[in-house]
Amino acid sequence: MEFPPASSHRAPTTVRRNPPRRAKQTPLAAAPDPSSLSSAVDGITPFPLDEILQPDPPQIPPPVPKSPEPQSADSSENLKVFLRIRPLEIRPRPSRNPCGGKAKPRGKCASPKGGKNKNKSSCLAVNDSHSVTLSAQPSLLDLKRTKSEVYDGFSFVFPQDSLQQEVYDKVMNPLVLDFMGGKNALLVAMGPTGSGKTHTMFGCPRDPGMLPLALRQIFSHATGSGDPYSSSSYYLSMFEIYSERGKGERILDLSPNGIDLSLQQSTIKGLQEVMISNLAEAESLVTCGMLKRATAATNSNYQSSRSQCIINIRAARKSVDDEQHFPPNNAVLTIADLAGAERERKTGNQGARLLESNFINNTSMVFGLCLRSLLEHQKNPKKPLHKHFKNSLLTRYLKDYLEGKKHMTLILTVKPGEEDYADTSFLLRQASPYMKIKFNNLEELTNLHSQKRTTTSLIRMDHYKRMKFDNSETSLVDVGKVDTDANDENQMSKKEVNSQKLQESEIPQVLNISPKSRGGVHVGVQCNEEVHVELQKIKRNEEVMRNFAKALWNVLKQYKQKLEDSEREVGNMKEALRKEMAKVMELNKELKELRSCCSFHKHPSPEEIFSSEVDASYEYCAAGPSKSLSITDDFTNFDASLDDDTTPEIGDQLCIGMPAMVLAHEDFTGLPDFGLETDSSNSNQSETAKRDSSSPISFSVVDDRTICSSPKEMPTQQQEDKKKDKGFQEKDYRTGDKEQLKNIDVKEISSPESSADGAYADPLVNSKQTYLTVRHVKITLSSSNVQKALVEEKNACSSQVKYSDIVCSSLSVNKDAKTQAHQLLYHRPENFQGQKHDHEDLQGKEDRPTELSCKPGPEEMHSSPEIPPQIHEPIKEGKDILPSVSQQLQESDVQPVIDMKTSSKCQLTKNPKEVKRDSISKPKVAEKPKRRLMPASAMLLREFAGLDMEIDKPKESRGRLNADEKMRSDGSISLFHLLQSNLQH
Ligand SMILES: Nc1ncnc2c1ncn2[C@@H]1O[C@H](COP(=O)(O)OP(=O)(O)OP(=O)(O)O)[C@@H](O)[C@H]1O
Repeated sequence: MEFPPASSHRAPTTVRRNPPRRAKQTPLAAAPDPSSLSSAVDGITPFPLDEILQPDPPQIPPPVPKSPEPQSADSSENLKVFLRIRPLEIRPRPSRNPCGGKAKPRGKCASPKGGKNKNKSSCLAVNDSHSVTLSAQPSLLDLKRTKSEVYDGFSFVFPQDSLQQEVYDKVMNPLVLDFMGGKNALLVAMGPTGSGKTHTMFGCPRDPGMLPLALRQIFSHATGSGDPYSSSSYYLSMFEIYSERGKGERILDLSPNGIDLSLQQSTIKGLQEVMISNLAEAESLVTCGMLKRATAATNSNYQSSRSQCIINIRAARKSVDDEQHFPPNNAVLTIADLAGAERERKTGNQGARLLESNFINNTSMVFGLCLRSLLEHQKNPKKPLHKHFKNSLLTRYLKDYLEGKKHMTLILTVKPGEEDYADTSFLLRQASPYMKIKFNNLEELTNLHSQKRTTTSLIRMDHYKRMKFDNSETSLVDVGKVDTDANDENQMSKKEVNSQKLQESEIPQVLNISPKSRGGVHVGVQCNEEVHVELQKIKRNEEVMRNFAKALWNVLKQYKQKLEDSEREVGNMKEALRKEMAKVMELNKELKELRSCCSFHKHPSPEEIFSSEVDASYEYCAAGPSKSLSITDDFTNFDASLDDDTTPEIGDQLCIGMPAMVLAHEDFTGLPDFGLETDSSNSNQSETAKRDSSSPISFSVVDDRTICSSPKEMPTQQQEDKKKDKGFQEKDYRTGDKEQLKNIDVKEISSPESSADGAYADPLVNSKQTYLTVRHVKITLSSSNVQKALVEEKNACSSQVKYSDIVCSSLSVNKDAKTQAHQLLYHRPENFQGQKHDHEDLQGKEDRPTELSCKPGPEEMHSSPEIPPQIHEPIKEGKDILPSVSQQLQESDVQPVIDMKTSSKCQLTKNPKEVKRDSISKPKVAEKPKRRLMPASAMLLREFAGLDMEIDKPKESRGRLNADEKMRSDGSISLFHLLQSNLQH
């Protein structure tokens, strides 16, 4: 049977399963028409009953249209799958023992059943050289449908009468040529038991198979001389993988004196390689190996192989000269004769045979799974390439082939008998998709790359040697050339020389040659252009990856450095934080102590007041009918101020509530002279108001919130130094009237930290000095002229003294504003006496003992419709507000209460422009004054001087002292004097 030459195979076609049956032939139709067949395929025709009842003999389906010739260019990339159909009838022929033993029948040809195959029909028809049609026996079907399967795309289909040589030419010859050209090759025979795998691979002496024919080809080339083939030696190794009674897989070396072996990775340790120098040696070796192979008789095969047999032929250069003259050839040609899958029902295996069948079928299944996984992985790279090869020794050994790294060729052997339909169908269904498997050219590239690298190394070594030789030679001959060569040599970096030396040392290992034979190496290998391009690409990619790795490494190093720096910073910050926390703890502790100290000053006992030389609460009660002047501290809640109910009025007693840290001192008796003026007409208060006017009042404003009061004399130099050590920065300001203020010494501590430094809180600095913290000052005045005077005086002193807050609670108009202001601000208590206040007419309250008036109160003022709106309007400058307000008041002849609560630096600062407009322009009259606690100092003074708080008294009786109170007050004052004298001493 002639087939067109299989120069290439066609693409695999879809296998159609259960195609519709053919239409009933018309009587006129002599032969089936393919077109009618196709139409029948597409149509649905009822199956004729008479045809079933009288079935025609099974007919081979008409040949399908020839598929286009397979591509020749890409065929090398695909897995080649050949199909060989065993003859349906095998004539019994004796098989001689290759080793010279007694002839032994082989296979079914020797079976007694062989004669029964005469009238058997085939289930497999060859359509063409690349496709077959498999048809089932109608009797085996369900009597309704004819089943035929077309398998297409084989590299070649060998019909039943194909000869071994034909098979060899198509299948094995290309592999042998590749092998002798330096490529690895693998031919695997697959098929059911008795299908002719062993016959195809090994054959018999009269009809040799692929291996003997390959050996013949190899050694036919090797007989020549001067060609690459004759310069190679070949080594043959055989082993089988078998399972003894199901106790796992074992490897047996089939070479003479072969033993059991083991598989490590993909290498069989201890496998003997027998060098074959001629064909006879090789055939003899193969025959002896075949005799050692495990075989057994089954119902399917008289001599069925019970193991997977693998034969390796490895090539190697005969000598070093051959290695130098020809490219290295370490290729291996592998032939694998797998044991055929068996069906228990057909083989009738039992016991050990059955266990062998399980092993054989399992190996076949694993082998198929590996190829299936490879195919699906190539179809969809997202699908992983399963490691099925691990499940058997055979697939582990053939791992590289089963992962597509090396080329492999399959030859399927089938039996065409009707009874073999199931086995054949199973095999074709399983193996036909393998035709789509593609092999990459990694193996070739790797081999060529290694060759190229070796060649490059040799070239470099040769170049280096030549340079050395040239240098030595020229050193003797031509001095000028020596310089040139020396320069050339110098141009070679030391590194390059070292690398060349290293390569030189590696060369013997790579080429397996002795160092002595390295001289005069000349390599004349011409690489394929495409391979060269591929190598360049790989080289470039390597370079890119190397640079990327270097850059990444540098970045990582930088990040590591930054991380270390950050960790160090974090450590430093933690240390600083610990220190700060310790400081905060100390400060908190100090604050706690200070608070406790303050609380001590809030509620001192009488003994503490008079026994302590540095600390006492101070309260000045202006003698005579006057309003209260309170200096309060916002952070002390004991300091009292006047609320709405106790809005000072004329005749009320002005009190200065000193918060904590006020040293009781006699000199503070003059402190109310800030803005107090008593009604001299009030004879009841004359005595109380009689204070020591000659006693100079000296006080210091430690900062804008602190007033420092000192006795007459200024601090000593030692005290000054001590204060400076404490952080004081004092500025002296002389404030006051020419006459009245000459004795007033105001000092300001410009540094706000001074107060935080405990300046005012440390009375031990100077026992004669008192530090007063002022947060809130309320000045209650009774006439607008006083207010005016206040403004004038404050403006005059604004560049010198800082006050925190000044609240003018009440104003009344006075004609002699300046005088009144001076008196109110700076007059001594005795000035209160006997002064006639002529604003009573304006007030219309003759019963008021003092001309200071605080009527109406803040709420009244706020709600009074008589208040000119200008009062509530914003005022640009603080120094303008009060005179204007005063003027307004004078014009409107009302007595407003202006509550000017400003921030510390808004009023009376060095620069009047700093006065904030809104702080003054928004009178606090809208705010309801809060009732505050009576100052502790007032309580104390009341306790010892018998002075009741004015706020607790009716307005009419305020400022008037009864005899007991006056006595107690005088007594307490004398006690203060006594204390002061003690302190001074
Ligand atoms: N193409 C063929 N031409 C002539 N005889 C053949 C052919 N193929 C197989 N035979 C014969 O068929 C018998 C069985 O063949 P073989 O032993 O090679 O089958 P097998 O596939 O190796 O079976 P197993 O897997 O059981 O080893 C042998 O006697 C062999 O001579």
